[in-house]
Amino acid sequence: MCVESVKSEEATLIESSNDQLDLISPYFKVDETKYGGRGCFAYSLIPKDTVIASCSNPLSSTILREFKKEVCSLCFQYFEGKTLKFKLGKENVGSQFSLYFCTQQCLEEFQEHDIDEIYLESLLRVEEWFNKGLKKPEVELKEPSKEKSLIEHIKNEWNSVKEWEGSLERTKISKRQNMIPRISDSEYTEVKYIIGILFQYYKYQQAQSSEQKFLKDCDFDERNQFELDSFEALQSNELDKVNRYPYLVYSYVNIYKFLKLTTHPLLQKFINTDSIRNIIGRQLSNAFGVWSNVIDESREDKEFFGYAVYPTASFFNHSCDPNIIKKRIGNKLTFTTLRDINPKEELCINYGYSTEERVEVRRKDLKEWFFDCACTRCISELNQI
Ligand SMILES: C[S@@+](CC[C@H](N)C(=O)[O-])C[C@H]1O[C@@H](n2cnc3c(N)ncnc32)[C@H](O)[C@@H]1O
Repeated sequence: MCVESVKSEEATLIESSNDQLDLISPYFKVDETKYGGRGCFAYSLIPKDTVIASCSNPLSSTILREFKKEVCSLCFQYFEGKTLKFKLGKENVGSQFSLYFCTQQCLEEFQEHDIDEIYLESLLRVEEWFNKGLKKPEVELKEPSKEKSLIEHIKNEWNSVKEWEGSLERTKISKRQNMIPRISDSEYTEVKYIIGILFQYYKYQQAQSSEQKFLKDCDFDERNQFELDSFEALQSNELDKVNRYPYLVYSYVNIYKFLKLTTHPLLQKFINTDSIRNIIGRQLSNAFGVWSNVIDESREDKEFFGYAVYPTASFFNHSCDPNIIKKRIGNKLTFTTLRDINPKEELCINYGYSTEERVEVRRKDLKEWFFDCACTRCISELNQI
């Protein structure tokens, strides 16, 4: 099965197939579930405490603006609100808008995986234009009129972007900066995540077109290419999300305009309305939250720092009686069996909700993620009501 490819003026970038998903882990196969969509199924008996999958670093991640000085941009370390000492800036983008790291090692690792400081510069541009945008009036996101169907409304809004692009073309380059929209804090978070993905597309394309390895650590890059291929196979929940929160279509269009006007010239070829909508949509049900308390993510007092996308880990469905557990150490994720697993049994994590609640409450919480929980426990408890 071929999944959608990122359309760009230059190339159809990546195609992903189900065969690729078979290579994610020697322990399980990604296959169709009975209740719809795909899940991960054990090939054979797996003993308790087996690490069945691990992801060494995210394909892209983003930290909320309010935590940018306190949470390491690379490994997500947090020292109870202390400002981190290691910073990166760039003179031509405004060195005051730094990226922060917990150690020199993290800073160097970030630099090692950047190419010609394209990623750094792109992130610094977000800071710069976010700050400049604060001088512009805040735009209130309105609910769309009820006269048109939502689908029609979404279509119209994205079509209007084409007109906007026309007027952009007609505007002198020196005047285009005036068209950069103000973005909100949540749009800022989203924009940084999108830039991470655009940068991965760029690296991927560079690797395809170059015989030389462009970075020292080739394992990292092969892994990332694999993650990027898997990213293309993820489901998008853009329409579900906009259906629930119709005003978000304005926010997504705003994000698109901001990216179009501020992103590094070398990443521009990956920006079109389809690619940006797909990148946003795939994050909505596949990203992993980065929380303050990494040992026990079910704790109530944890803080939300941002999110990270690890595509090969995004095929695990949720269960209210999970048989695997996700652990985050720094920016690495591992998935470990909580009990012996039978051949063909589905491997499921807990998406982060209390499993102590009654079935109705659990299912209501999970609805936030656009699905009616069909895990074995919910089905069995629903049948008993
Ligand atoms: C991270 S993805 C998991 C992989 C996904 N099933 C797929 O085919 O790409 C999360 C999505 O999977 C589905 N899902 C996960 N757990 C589920 C469950 N317990 N019951 C029903 N659907 C579930 C929902 O559509 C959810 O938005």
